[in-house]
Amino acid sequence: MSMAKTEDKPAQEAKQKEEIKEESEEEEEEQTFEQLGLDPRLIRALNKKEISVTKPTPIQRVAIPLILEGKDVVARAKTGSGKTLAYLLPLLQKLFASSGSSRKLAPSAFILVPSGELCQQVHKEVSSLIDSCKVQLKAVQLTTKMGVSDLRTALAGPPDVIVTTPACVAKCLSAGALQSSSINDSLEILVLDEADLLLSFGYEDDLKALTAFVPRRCQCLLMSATSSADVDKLKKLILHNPYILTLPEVEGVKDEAIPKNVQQFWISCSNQDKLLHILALLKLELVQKKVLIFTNSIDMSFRLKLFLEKFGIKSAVLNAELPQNSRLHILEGFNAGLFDYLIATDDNETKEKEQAGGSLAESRKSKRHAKQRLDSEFGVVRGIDFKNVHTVINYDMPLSAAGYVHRIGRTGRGYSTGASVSLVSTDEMAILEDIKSFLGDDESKDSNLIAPFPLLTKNAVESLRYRAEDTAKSVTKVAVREARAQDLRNEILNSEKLKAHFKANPRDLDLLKHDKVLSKKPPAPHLRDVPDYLLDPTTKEASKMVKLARAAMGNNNSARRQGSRSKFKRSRDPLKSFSVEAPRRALKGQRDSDNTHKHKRRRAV
Ligand SMILES: Nc1ncnc2c1ncn2[C@@H]1O[C@H](COP(=O)(O)OP(=O)(O)OP(=O)(O)O)[C@@H](O)[C@H]1O
Repeated sequence: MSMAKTEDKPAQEAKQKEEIKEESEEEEEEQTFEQLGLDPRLIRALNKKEISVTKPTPIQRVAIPLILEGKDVVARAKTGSGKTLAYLLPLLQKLFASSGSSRKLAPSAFILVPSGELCQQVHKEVSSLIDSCKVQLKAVQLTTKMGVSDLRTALAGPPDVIVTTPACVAKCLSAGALQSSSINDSLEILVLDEADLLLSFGYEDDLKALTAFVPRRCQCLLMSATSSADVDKLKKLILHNPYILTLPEVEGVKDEAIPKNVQQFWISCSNQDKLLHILALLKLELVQKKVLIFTNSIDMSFRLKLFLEKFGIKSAVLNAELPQNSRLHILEGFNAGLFDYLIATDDNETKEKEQAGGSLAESRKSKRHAKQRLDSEFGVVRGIDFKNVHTVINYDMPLSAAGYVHRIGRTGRGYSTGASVSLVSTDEMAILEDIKSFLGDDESKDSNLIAPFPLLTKNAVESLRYRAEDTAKSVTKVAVREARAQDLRNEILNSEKLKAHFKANPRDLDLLKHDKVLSKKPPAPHLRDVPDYLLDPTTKEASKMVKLARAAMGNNNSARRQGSRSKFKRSRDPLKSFSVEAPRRALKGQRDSDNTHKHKRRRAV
């Protein structure tokens, strides 16, 4: 008995420690925005958001007070953890205090992001906070696509905040739209968002040109999802205030690269069998919608789109080749729930492949083909706040662990849940191992972070093999090339019309479908509907489970989609009519369903 007691003592102490830790974690979790010292106007604005924000995330709990105190901050926190509000809220609060104090010749705050998409996303967020707070502040977004006279007009005043890319600041400086001396006099806060990408997107020279004019008193904030040599380089380049804090290392804040609310799976299959496996996942409904699928080449994305179409599965593609208006519009349509499957080609992955002397002839060819057209400021994945993506599928594995983290981070955003499924061929096993060790996955210690996908049986795969292989043969290289050219032509035409439309109706959120069928023939009925006799009982059960989980989450996309579509039908197509519709209506369906996503429960898949 006493033996047992002595043996129990360390265990009891450990338990007590664990309880104390849990209590203090709970207390931290209970912390409110008021306790962080946030202005009541901002708190009210957060409550009024489409998805009301009531409780700070861990990164916000630590970053907001530090930024309010005027410290330089380097914040590294996982994707989807709320880094944008972590810097925007205190930044605005500081501008509330200083606005109107003296006549400025340049903006007080610069927010630098790596891509046009992010520029729009952050600008939307900051403008909506300013509107809700009813304060006399102005934020503008500047992109390199704007002409010099438009840049001058946007900078007249000057606005209090600019959201832009480093290349655009350089353009403004060289065109005289911004004066270096004015920046030196006026700049109070400089934010480098997605700092880990700014250098890899080739902005080093532009940043160096700007840093020469950043005054020493300026508060600098670096936000990033992954740590890298580039972030260290930027730290040295920009931060001059000695208070530099890397948040995960202070106050015991735990941080993993991938949020806990995302379940990660993988499936081993040969390259030839990837089409078959993705068909099984989608057609047998073994993953929850909405689904974001990643490929490493644009040709592959079209091959996949055409292949899925033959089975009656419609999807949209998103890549750097498309005009910016179309890309923004595709993102809006997907976020609003107008289609369930988006196939994205992450340009950074193809860039990395090229640098690494990638062996795939296909990639080299498509790269040569697209070289002049790819938009250098495009970031399809990194930092973009995709809404309600429940599943991310890596059709092709990313080429680096950081790429994996950014891709998977498009699901499980904020407090919502998500899952990822990676299709891994033998050639890609090494990268899977790299990713696992980067994430600290250790099967021997039972920390199986990326687990084998449990719901897809061999029988289910084999039942579709004949159809899939036969259909895959019909998606020829010529068909892929034609579909890609046709899509690009359509989108260029759309883009011009959309540009005119949105210029006339900047708040009009009327949406288009981007999941148009590209193949000329409709899907054959025997491919569109999976006959019941092909399905084994395990697969039927799995599919039922996924549907139940979706229903429990209130994520009934078809209902939501129908809502959006019927509204869409009623409102006129901006490509045809350019009418102004009530701006918020199209998004109501999404808002309702977004509200159902604010729970933390983990799901089966
Ligand atoms: N305190 C909060 N409570 C609930 N949702 C939040 C909160 N803060 C932010 N969000 C939501 O979480 C989502 C992700 O936030 P955000 O885009 O800032 O993530 P991030 O950390 O910048 O991710 P990434 O590194 O991928 O860019 C957004 O939709 C945002 O509105």
